[in-house]
Amino acid sequence: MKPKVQPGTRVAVLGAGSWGTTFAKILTDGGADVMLWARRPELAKEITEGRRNSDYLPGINLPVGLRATSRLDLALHGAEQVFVSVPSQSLRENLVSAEPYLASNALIVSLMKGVERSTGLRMSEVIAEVLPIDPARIAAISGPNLALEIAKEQPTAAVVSSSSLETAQAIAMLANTRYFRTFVNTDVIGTEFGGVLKNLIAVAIGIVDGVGYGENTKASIITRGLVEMTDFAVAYGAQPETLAGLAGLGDLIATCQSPLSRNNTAGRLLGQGYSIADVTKQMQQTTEGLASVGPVLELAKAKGVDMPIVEQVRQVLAGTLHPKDIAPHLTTDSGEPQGERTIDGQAHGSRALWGTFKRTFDQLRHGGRSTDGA
Ligand SMILES: NC(=O)C1=CN([C@@H]2O[C@H](COP(=O)(O)OP(=O)(O)OC[C@H]3O[C@@H](n4cnc5c(N)ncnc54)[C@H](O)[C@@H]3O)[C@@H](O)[C@H]2O)C=CC1
Ligand SMILES: O=C(CO)COP(=O)(O)O
Repeated sequence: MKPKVQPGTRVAVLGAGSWGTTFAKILTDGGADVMLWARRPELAKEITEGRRNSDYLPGINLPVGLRATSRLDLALHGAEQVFVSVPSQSLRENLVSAEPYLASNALIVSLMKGVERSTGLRMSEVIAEVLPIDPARIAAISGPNLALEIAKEQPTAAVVSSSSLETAQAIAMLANTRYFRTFVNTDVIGTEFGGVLKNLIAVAIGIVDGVGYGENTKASIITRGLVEMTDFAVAYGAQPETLAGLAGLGDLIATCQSPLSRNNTAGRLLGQGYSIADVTKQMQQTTEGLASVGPVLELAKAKGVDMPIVEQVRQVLAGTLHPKDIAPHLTTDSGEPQGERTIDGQAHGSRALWGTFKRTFDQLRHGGRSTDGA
């Protein structure tokens, strides 16, 4: 049986950047009683009293009823669901600070799209490692969710993923409003890796955009990028369907197409010839892809997964590959043409992806639901 939404359910959102603030708006508009935690007291005051977050969401009026505080204890007091949206590299330290104030039965939801650089762990894995809680109470949300578009109430969708369907449904019921539709799945690995990996492909797209290459190059990278994403995620136990859904293909399209994407923007600056040091200085907001390249390539190596596009992004970041030389494929050592590992090719993930597409098309032909459907 599906859980009912309890109006006024107490929830907390940790992190008052662009996504945390937007997500707090979604939850408030959906009827929850939301307390947003901002590190800086002056930002908490601007949000509560001025109903603005001018640095991160310029021009957006925040809903009446959304309150913010710089005190973690107040933010977490009585919160039944806790949504976390801080930079991935700071998650562990923030969880340690939050732990004493967490309700014993709270659900913990990651809104983040990075991996921890020092361990290669996904965000839900870091949560499970730091907090003494049942993994069934941990969830992740991902999808084509550019914060500023959603803050303007432009409609979109996302996936709430938890090993417990009941947990995913309870969260999806609350994080659901006129302009934000949530689906559920139980593939946490695929959902989280979709968000991490599309960032890296978006950096590659930004690079070729910065160089001045056109749509053929970008379409090739997006297509080959999806194959890399799927191969990688499937090797780690993801369902290929997830990569063909909102948290994979959906987010890949949004992030690769939009100048709002920070990963895309960082790539564009690299393609225009700025060094990684300059780019890092210029980026005012969290750019998860830059920190994920190294750990993702190490994880890929451990499973023997080939990721030529991500490898080339690493080389551009390291200054060992000129941005204009980035290509949607690498030649073999012998220089001989390679067979295209595509939907009918040899790679495990790619074959699985084709199976997914075929099932989805068959379902659509017969009026079925999409792969993200509950
Ligand atoms: N902005 C977007 O469109 C979306 C972002 N995300 C993900 O959400 C996560 C957060 O990103 P954004 O809100 O976009 O970043 P942001 O750069 O807009 O905001 C980050 C917030 O975290 C705070 N912060 C920085 N260092 C911190 C630390 N050590 N401890 C606690 N807080 C710290 C900043 O002051 C800021 O309030 C990322 O993993 C990102 O990939 C996911 C979907 C959409
Ligand atoms: O995840 C996002 C959109 O779904 C936001 O992408 P960026 O972090 O590149 O801005």
